[in-house]
Amino acid sequence: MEKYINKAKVLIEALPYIKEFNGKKVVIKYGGSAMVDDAIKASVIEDIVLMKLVGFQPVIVHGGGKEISDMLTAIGIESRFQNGLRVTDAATVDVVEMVLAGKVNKSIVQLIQNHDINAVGITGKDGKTLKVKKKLVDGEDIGFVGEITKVNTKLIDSLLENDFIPVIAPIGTDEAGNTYNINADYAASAIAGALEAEKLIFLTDVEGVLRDIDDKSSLISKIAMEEVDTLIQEGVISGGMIPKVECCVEGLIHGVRSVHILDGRVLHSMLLEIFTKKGVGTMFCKYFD
Ligand SMILES: Nc1ncnc2c1ncn2[C@@H]1O[C@H](COP(=O)(O)OP(=O)(O)O)[C@@H](O)[C@H]1O
Ligand SMILES: CC(=O)N[C@@H](CCC(=O)OP(=O)(O)O)C(=O)O
Repeated sequence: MEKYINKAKVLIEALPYIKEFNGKKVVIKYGGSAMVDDAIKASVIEDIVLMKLVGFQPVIVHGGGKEISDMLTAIGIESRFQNGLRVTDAATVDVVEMVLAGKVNKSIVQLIQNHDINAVGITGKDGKTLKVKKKLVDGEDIGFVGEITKVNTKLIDSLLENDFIPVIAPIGTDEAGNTYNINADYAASAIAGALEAEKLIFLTDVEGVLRDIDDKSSLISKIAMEEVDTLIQEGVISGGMIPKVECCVEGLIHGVRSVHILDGRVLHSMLLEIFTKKGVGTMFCKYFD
């Protein structure tokens, strides 16, 4: 009997959060390791399906950097990165579009639809959703890498109104119609800002932001925007975590209510974050409490 009562308690603990988020938009950046392991993939999709069924409006923005690199290797093109961004020449951008818009996007759509929930996969090209200009890295041209100049939410809004889960690949176009590769973290924060999302969640391959990268117990559970520069200058936040944290700040500046970095390797980490008092990972807030 006790077992059942405990189960009921878990459901009741979720009730205030279900009420709070009813009808609200939650943008999930899905990428990195959380996309590689099949069991984790299944758990991420279950979390998103559950969110949808209890009345949230989830929007997925996905990456697929590893899949792109694997395909490039298979056809004999070497991957090169500058400041964490892929150097993207004309041949590479074709592969990026094929892998992201084709294989990765459609596989996520199908995994959702296996739960009898409808999803639609788009790229930033569709409905002119993501407009970009060439992004320069330290003043240098690294090819068809896009910096988002405008998010047009019309297509995403109409998918949400019609009860579809939008699944968005980070590809955009410039004024001349050229195709650009966009880092998925930047795409997620720009989309969340434009949608005025309630929550923006980055799933990654660490527990959250750690004070000491070799010590899991040094997780920083809450970071105020104003602390970020110091944490970067002190070298606490480095490498791939820098753009991610910058995207968290961008999201808050553009009106997203709460932004989180979660461990995508932990089964059901999103549910734990959203539906329990304690939360997991690192939460970003505008000001110190
Ligand atoms: N303070 C920090 N806390 C956690 N991770 C950090 C920190 N500083 C640097 N990192 C690195 O950032 C990585 C996450 O960024 P990245 O690999 O770009 O993620 P993703 O592939 O999910 O987009 C971690 O695996 C870790 O190596
Ligand atoms: C410009 C740039 O670097 N684009 C990324 C797009 C995919 C991505 O961001 O994937 P993850 O989120 O899985 O890393 C790339 O080509 O790898």
